[in-house]
Amino acid sequence: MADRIEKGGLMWDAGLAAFIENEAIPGSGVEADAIWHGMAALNTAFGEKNAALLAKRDELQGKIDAWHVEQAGKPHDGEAYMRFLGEIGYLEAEPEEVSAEPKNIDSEISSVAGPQLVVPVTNARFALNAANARWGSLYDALYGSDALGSPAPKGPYDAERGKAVVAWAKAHLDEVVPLKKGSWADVTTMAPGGGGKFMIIAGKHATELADASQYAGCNRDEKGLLTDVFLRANGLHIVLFIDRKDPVGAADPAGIVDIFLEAAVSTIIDFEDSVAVVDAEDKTLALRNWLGLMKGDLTAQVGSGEAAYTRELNPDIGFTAPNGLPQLLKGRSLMLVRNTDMLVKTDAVTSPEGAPLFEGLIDALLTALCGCHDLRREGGPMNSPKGSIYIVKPKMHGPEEVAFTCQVFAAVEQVLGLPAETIKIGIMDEEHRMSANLMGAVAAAGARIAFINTGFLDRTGSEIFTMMQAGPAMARGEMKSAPWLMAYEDRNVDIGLACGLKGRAQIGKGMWARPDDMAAMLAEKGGHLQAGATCAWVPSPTAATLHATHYHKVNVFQTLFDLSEAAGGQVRQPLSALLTLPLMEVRPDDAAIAAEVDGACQSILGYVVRWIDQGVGCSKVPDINDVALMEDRATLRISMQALGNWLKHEVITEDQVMDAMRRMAEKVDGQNAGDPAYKPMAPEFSGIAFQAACDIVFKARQQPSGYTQQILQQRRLEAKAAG
Ligand SMILES: CC(=O)SCCNC(=O)CCNC(=O)[C@H](O)C(C)(C)COP(=O)(O)OP(=O)(O)OC[C@H]1O[C@@H](n2cnc3c(N)ncnc32)[C@H](O)[C@@H]1OP(=O)(O)O
Ligand SMILES: O=CC(=O)O
Ligand SMILES: [Mg+2]
Repeated sequence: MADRIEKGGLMWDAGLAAFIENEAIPGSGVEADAIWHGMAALNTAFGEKNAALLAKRDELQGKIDAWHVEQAGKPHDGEAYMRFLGEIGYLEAEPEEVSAEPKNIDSEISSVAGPQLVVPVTNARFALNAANARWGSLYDALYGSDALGSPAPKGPYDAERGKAVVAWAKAHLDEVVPLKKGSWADVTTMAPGGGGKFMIIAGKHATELADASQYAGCNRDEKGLLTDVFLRANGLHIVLFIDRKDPVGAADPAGIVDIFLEAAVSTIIDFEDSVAVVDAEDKTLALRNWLGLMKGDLTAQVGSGEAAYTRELNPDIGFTAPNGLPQLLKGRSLMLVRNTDMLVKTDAVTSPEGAPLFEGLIDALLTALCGCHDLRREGGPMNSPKGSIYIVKPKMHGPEEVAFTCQVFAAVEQVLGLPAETIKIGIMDEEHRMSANLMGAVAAAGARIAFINTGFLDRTGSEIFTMMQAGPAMARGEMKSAPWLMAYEDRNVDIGLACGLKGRAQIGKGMWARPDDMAAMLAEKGGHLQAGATCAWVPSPTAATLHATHYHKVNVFQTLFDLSEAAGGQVRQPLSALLTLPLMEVRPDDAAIAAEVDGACQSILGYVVRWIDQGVGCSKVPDINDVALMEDRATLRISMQALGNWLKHEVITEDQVMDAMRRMAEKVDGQNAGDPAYKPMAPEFSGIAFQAACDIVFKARQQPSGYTQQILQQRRLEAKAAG
């Protein structure tokens, strides 16, 4: 074990302690002693309570399991089930009225609807890219992805594709920033006019914007020529860059060389399911990156040779508004930080006897300490001009755990000398008990609430785990349209509305998990807005830029108003719909079952092997048909619980799964053949990664709440120790 050092009565990893003393403390306005004693006080005040809340999860699940076992052989009785959940205290009494009134919320959370990007904190290059993904090139996103229906070209510039990109972009402008007459495709000249107007010549027409308020301002060069035109649609800015000397601009009638979109309005810097952080060394790297983002000085080297450059955080963007006054727009996404959940422990800090501490407590204190640099900075762009630190808390099980987390945050504020309620909470609505008690959870968050987002991936794993003893679950594919899932998504929006979140906090929707499938994302993800999401998750800056186009078309706040009016202010789907069990109705044929088993084993192995051997927490893993899917611990949890459930109910056998694991390990080895750092699993099948994947499948039901963390953490530590 690495060197340890006593601080405030706890034993700290020496490297982590040095990072705190030498990097995180200077300039934070906090004394190192406050951290050492504060951590000890947090552990004393909340360690046992944390453990008790985890024990309560297991106790409730034990009762649910026993109830299902008792009902075996009878048709499922939804009403009796709901009554039972009430009797055991799993379902809590819903508060009569909740009126969320969070204070000091930045507009990106309260009043601007837009894409929300997620990025693993441990990858500085990606994290910088994510913060800078506030703005993205529409031309690049269309040209460099399959958004227009064909794959990105590999070789030199493809002029035909370039034309298609420009045509798509201008048709989009016609739709979301229309002209009074004519089309953006015919625009040749633009000029700001008097009275805040923006004059345009489009073909034969001297025209202007149909809605003059969509013109936000412009920049000119030293000769007075227009260089940038700022437009806006539903609160998101669109910038036309004009440069007639550039080859693209010279070929364009209006001289437009590119169109930039305000894209990732907010970004979640993730310490949880997209990272493989297992010890103090990993935690220090993660915190160092987060600190750099909060101080504004994080950099990363990108590329090599002559193409190498240093990536930094972008500055704010300035222009002249129609009234002639200078205006600044943020150059960076509003950053939230997702902490670890309440389950995991780490030996980065231990008791004097060597007992690891709950990582969630450590994260709360240390990620907020880093956040102090933003709040107390003396110059440069602030992450939160409103003075808030946004912590996203995953995998909480209902109101009691939200209340607990808020108590932890209050104690952290005292340690750091922050005003009460500086730390806001983003509630991941992704556990069965959370969605069944969501209104109570929002009430428990009080003035801290910043969002309720549906994490449908974890939520699916949680669903299967919760009903594990009830019978075989439907296949993973069918789960996407299961009644519980529809009810869950609708209820999240309706409960958000009922609690007054509209215009105050985000009501968010989940991840687009096919990062290379941008055409489908363009076609489908607008549905999240129609369903009332004020933000929805995307896996990459390109996806953020393309998803931004949906927000140009839909005024989500109007949609929320309409949804609420249509439902008469009621929650549309009853709790009973949420509690509908996703039981298998008809057993699929053997071939379909075998395909399902192969698919689940392949995705487990493809993800786990990189987690264990390379410490990569989020991967683009080709599925069995070689379609690249984003896999993280939440998608792993689904495959794990799906197989665990079918094993339990003898839909499949252990031998069948083991055979699939071996065959799929060979397939995964083949898919990774081009990676020089990759260690094949076949033909020995004895490496730590393969064993970890087997544990994931065969120990699925024994894991607390069906989580994957403990197996992964233990096996990754083994792999690290083995070098
Ligand atoms: C259920 C849940 O909890 S979902 C939340 C967790 N999931 C996530 O956080 C997904 C985040 N996304 C990612 O990690 C990645 O996009 C992956 C793993 C899916 C794909 O990674 P890769 O295969 O390396 O992506 P790809 O090769 O297509 O693109 C890499 C480029 O895109 C950028 N990029 C990709 N994803 C991101 C991101 N999330 N944020 C910022 N930049 C990103 C990289 O910086 C890189 O550009 P660069 O070379 O200029 O630095
Ligand atoms: O965290 C997100 C999820 O879907 O799980
Ligand atoms: Mg999740």
